Amino acid sequence: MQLIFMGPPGAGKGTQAQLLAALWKIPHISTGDILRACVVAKTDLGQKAQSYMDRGELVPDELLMDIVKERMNQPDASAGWILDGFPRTVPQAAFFDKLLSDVGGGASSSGKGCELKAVNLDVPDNVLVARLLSRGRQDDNEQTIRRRLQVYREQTAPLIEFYRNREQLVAVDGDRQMQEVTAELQKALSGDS
Ligand SMILES: Nc1ncnc2c1ncn2[C@@H]1O[C@H](COP(=O)(O)OP(=O)(O)OP(=O)(O)O)[C@@H](O)[C@H]1O
Ligand SMILES: Nc1ncnc2c1ncn2[C@@H]1O[C@H](COP(=O)(O)O)[C@@H](O)[C@H]1O
Repeated sequence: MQLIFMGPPGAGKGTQAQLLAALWKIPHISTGDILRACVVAKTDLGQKAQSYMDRGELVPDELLMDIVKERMNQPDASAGWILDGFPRTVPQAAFFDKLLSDVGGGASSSGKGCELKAVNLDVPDNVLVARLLSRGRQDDNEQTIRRRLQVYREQTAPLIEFYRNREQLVAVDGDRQMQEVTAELQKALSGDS
């Protein structure tokens, strides 16, 4: 199973990715979680990324490439993965394509019968804002949420067409009870493992 979780901030990507990854015994790889860990550890990358994250901007593409490559090449990613929050720009998607197709790019690129799917969770803006304000992460304040939604529309939403054109898009209504969304995802993705 090779899954990319897309959708705006607050759509439930992390919630659903974590549940399904546990169910399918594959890693849930969240670039947001990796970056937040780097910020806490005050690594070089964390220090460079923090101001972008605090403002609700995307961290520059070139800062994401190495961490994604390194994580995808870890042994636990050989049987599949759920990638949450990456790719988030067209250049990141192009980089990721190349990473998966590179000979010697690691077992995760072998695609042994597991075609890549990109899941989009669709949720209206007013619901997203309410969810994020009650989640209460450091970047879940009204001003940053508005900016993250705008950045999503400008830079990430174009990936929906990108994956639809390649017939890899799985679109799911995320504005339902969590269990209903999980059931719908399982149904939509069944036969894919
Ligand atoms: N179907 C749902 N119904 C109600 N609340 C939900 C649902 N799915 C997730 N939530 C809640 O909404 C908040 C955001 O969910 P989550 O962190 O999974 O979103 P996300 O898409 O990963 O967001 P981000 O991109 O900002 O990290 C969390 O508090 C979560 O518990
Ligand atoms: N793929 C990414 N490209 C650029 N910036 C990213 C990426 N993934 C995460 N970020 C930054 O981290 C925060 C939080 O991400 P979540 O996925 O919402 O946890 C995001 O606003 C970006 O600044």
